[in-house]
Amino acid sequence: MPTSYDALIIGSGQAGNPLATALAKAGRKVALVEKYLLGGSCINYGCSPVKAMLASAERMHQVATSQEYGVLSEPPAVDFKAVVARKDTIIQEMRDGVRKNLTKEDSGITVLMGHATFTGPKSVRVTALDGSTQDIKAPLIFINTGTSSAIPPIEGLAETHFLTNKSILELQELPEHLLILGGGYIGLEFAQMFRRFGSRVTIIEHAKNLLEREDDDVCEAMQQQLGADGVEFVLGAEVRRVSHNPEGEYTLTAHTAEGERRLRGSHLLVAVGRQPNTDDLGLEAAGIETNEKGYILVNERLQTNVRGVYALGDVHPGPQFTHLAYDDYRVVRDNILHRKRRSAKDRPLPYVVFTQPQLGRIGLSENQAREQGLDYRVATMPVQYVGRARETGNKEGFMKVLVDERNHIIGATIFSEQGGEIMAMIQLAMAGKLTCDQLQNMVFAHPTWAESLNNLFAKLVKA
Ligand SMILES: Cc1cc2nc3c(=O)[nH]c(=O)nc-3n(C[C@H](O)[C@H](O)[C@H](O)COP(=O)(O)OP(=O)(O)OC[C@H]3O[C@@H](n4cnc5c(N)ncnc54)[C@H](O)[C@@H]3O)c2cc1C
Ligand SMILES: NC(=O)c1ccc[n+]([C@@H]2O[C@H](COP(=O)([O-])OP(=O)(O)OC[C@H]3O[C@@H](n4cnc5c(N)ncnc54)[C@H](O)[C@@H]3O)[C@@H](O)[C@H]2O)c1
Repeated sequence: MPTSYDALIIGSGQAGNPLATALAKAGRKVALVEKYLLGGSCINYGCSPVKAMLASAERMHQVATSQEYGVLSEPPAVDFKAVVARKDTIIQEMRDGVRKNLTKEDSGITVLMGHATFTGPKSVRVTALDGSTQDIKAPLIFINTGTSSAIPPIEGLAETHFLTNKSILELQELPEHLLILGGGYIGLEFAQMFRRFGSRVTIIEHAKNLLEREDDDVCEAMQQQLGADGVEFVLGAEVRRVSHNPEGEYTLTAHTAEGERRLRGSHLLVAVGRQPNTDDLGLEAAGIETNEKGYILVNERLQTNVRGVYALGDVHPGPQFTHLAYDDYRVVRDNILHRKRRSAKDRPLPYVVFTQPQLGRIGLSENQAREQGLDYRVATMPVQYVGRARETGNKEGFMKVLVDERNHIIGATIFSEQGGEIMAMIQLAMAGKLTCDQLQNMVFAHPTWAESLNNLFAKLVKA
C-alpha cells in the first residue's frame, strides 16, 4: 500500500526546501525525496562551492599584485588541497544547515533519500540506494529536480574522463592546462579561477564571442579582462573530435575560421549548458508534458498540464538561477497557502557573472532594446572615472544604462568591481521608478561605488 502525504516534493533544490518547510508549517503532511545531496546543486556543486574557490583565487590575485599597493611579499603559491578543503568545510556547513532544518524533530517533513519516478499522475516510487522501494501518493506534487551538465555529441568525448561542474570541484591537484568547452557562466568563472591559481587555461567556444547573449561591448570587455589574466580563447570553434591518450593528455580537433586546429591539455571541462533531470522521472506515466528538450511545461503559476502537479526551478523552461528557483517557491507558496494570485511572469531578471570584475546585469541589454524597437537612450562610463576605483586600484570595466522616453531605467550592465551590488542598487531604482534626474542628484556617501551613479546618470539628463 502506498503511503499518503498531503504534498510530495521531488528534489531538494532551491525551491523545494523552503516549500517543504512552508507547507509543513501550514499543517500539511509533507514528504521530500532527494536522490543525491540535500541542498541540491547550488549548495553542493553550483553557486556556493564555485564562489568559495573564487574567493581563494581572488586572494591569490591580491597577493600577486600587492607590490602595486606598496606592499612587499613573496610571490604567492597555491596550496590547492587547502583551497579545496576550505570549500568543502563551507559547503558541509551549508549542507548540514539544510539537513538540520528539514529533519529536525518538529519539521513536519519526512525526508526520503532515493530516486523518485512517477508511477501515475499522483503516485511516485522512491528507490533507495540499497534497491529498496517505497510507494507514495499525494494530491499535490512539486517537481524540483533541476538540471545536469549537457554533454554534446562529439566523437570520442563520451570515452574520455572529462570533467563537469561536479567533478572539477573534487580535483585534488591543480590542472596543468585546463581546456574548457563553452564560454558561458560556468566556463568563465572556472577559467579565471584556475588561471589565477596558476593553471594554463584555454576556452573553446563555438559562438564568435564569449557570453554571446550580451552586447558586443560587454563581450569584448570580458574577453579583454580574461585575456589580461592570461586566459586563452579559441572562438568560433566547432570541436569535432576528442581523444585522450594513455599519458592523460586530451586532444580536441576543432574546425575554426583559420582551418582545423588541434588543442591539447591535461584536463577537459565540459560547460556547454544544461539538460533537465527529467529523462528518468517517469513523466510519461503521469502524462506530464515537456518541450522537445525535456523541460517541463508550466503556466505562469508553475502548474503543469496535470492538475495538482507543479514544476519549480531549473526543470521548467527559462533562465536558470537560484534566485528565480527561490522565487518559484514564493509563487507556489502564495498561490496555494495564501490564496493570492502570484505569477512567475514578467519578474525582474538580475544576474551576476562572478568574475573579477563582476558582470552585473538587470533588465534589457542594448541589443534587446533595439530588437524590441524601443525609444531608448544609453549612457556608458569607464570604471576608471570612478574615484573609488582609482583609490582601490580596481579600474577595469565599464558601466552602461538604458532609459526609456520617460527617463525610467530599462536596463543596466555593470562590469565593475562590486558590479553585482551596484546593479542591485539600480534594480531598486527601477522598482521604485526613479528617473535619471533623481539618480544624478541623489546624495550618496563619498567615496563609495554608489556615488558612481551620479556621474553615470548625469550623462542621460537632458540639459
Ligand atoms: C557551477 C554552477 C554555478 C552556478 N552559480 C550560480 C550563481 O552564482 N548564481 C545563481 O543564481 N545560479 C547559479 N547557478 C545555477 C543554480 O545552481 C540553479 O539555478 C539552482 O540551483 C536551481 O535550483 P533548482 O531548485 O532548480 O534545483 P537544484 O538545486 O538543481 O536541485 C535539484 C535536486 O533534485 C534532485 N533530483 C533530481 N532528480 C531526482 C529524482 N528523480 N528523485 C529525487 N531527487 C532528484 C537532484 O539530486 C538535486 O539535488 C549555478 C549552477 C552551476 C552548475
Ligand atoms: N553566476 C551565475 O549566476 C552562474 C554561474 C554559473 C552557472 N549559472 C547558470 O548555469 C547555467 C549553465 O551554465 P553554462 O556555462 O553551462 O551554460 P551557458 O548557456 O551559460 O554557456 C554555454 C556556452 O557553451 C557554448 N557552447 C554550446 N555548445 C558548445 C560546443 N559544442 N562547443 C563549444 N561551445 C559550446 C555556448 O555558445 C555558450 O557560450 C547558466 O545558464 C546559468 O543559468 C549561473
